[in-house]
Amino acid sequence: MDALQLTGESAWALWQKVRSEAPLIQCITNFVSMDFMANTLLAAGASPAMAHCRDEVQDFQKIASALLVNVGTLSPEWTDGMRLAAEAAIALGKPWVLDPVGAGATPFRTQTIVSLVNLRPTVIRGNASEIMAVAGAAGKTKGVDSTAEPSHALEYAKQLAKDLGCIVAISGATDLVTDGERVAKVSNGVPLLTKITAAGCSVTALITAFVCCAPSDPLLATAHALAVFGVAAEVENVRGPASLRVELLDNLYSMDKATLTSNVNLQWD
Ligand SMILES: Nc1ncnc2c1ncn2[C@@H]1O[C@H](COP(=O)(O)OP(=O)(O)O)[C@@H](O)[C@H]1O
Ligand SMILES: Cc1ncsc1CCOP(=O)(O)O
Ligand SMILES: [Mg+2]
Repeated sequence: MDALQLTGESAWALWQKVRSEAPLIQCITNFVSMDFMANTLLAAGASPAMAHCRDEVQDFQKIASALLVNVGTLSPEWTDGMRLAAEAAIALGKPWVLDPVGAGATPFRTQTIVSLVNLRPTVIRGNASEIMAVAGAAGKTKGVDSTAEPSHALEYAKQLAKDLGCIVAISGATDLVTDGERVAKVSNGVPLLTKITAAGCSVTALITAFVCCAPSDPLLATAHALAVFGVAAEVENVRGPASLRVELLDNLYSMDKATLTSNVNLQWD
């Protein structure tokens, strides 16, 4: 595969690599998202396994290609597993991606997320409120939903990315992905995605699969995963969230190159 670029052609090439390699993604995720996340990864061509028990996370990471950590339904026992799994991924040189669900909602959640962030994920993807909370900004999150726009969180995301040497992605109407210097904009998707629970969780898992297949360019791999997920959600005349959920999975399974490349909306900021 050629070096990635911020184009639909490049997004397609990387997606084909995901489909042909079918990387095993170890997911430590919340109860709400498990089904939709696993189905998203399967439909897109990756191989999901939900494995969170602290007694097996390290061994599991040995056989996986990457790790996704999502803090949506936290408990103290799970936080041990998250930390051990992240440390194993780091020791094994595998990418790991953090979804800081509900950062800022409660002190327990925020503190747990900060301790995971300090382990330096390859990518952090959250909505605008979550990214601001992770960066220590005073702001409000409405549980797991955002009360801010990605543009409000951009400077915080850039600082976070610089401080940690990682990629930070802020999702919303236009997703912003930064390494602290460059900012890629992804203007795909539909507002109805905010009415499907675990849409954000699932796109973070897809990011993990894409980064796993392009470890030397996590910024572009993240933007490409967001674009693919967004285009798959651009369904006309959909009845509502339940139908969109089904159509999205079918599109991830069957989308062709022409559909992807003619619909992606990727730009440098
Ligand atoms: N207003 C919108 N228009 C188009 N796509 C959106 C919109 N809001 C969110 N999305 C998309 O929905 C997915 C989930 O993002 P978001 O709702 O921000 O995450 P979360 O569910 O974690 O809060 C992302 O792919 C994002 O691009
Ligand atoms: C509703 C809910 N509560 C705890 S985790 C979760 C799912 C959140 O999913 P997303 O962040 O993708 O909307
Ligand atoms: Mg979320």
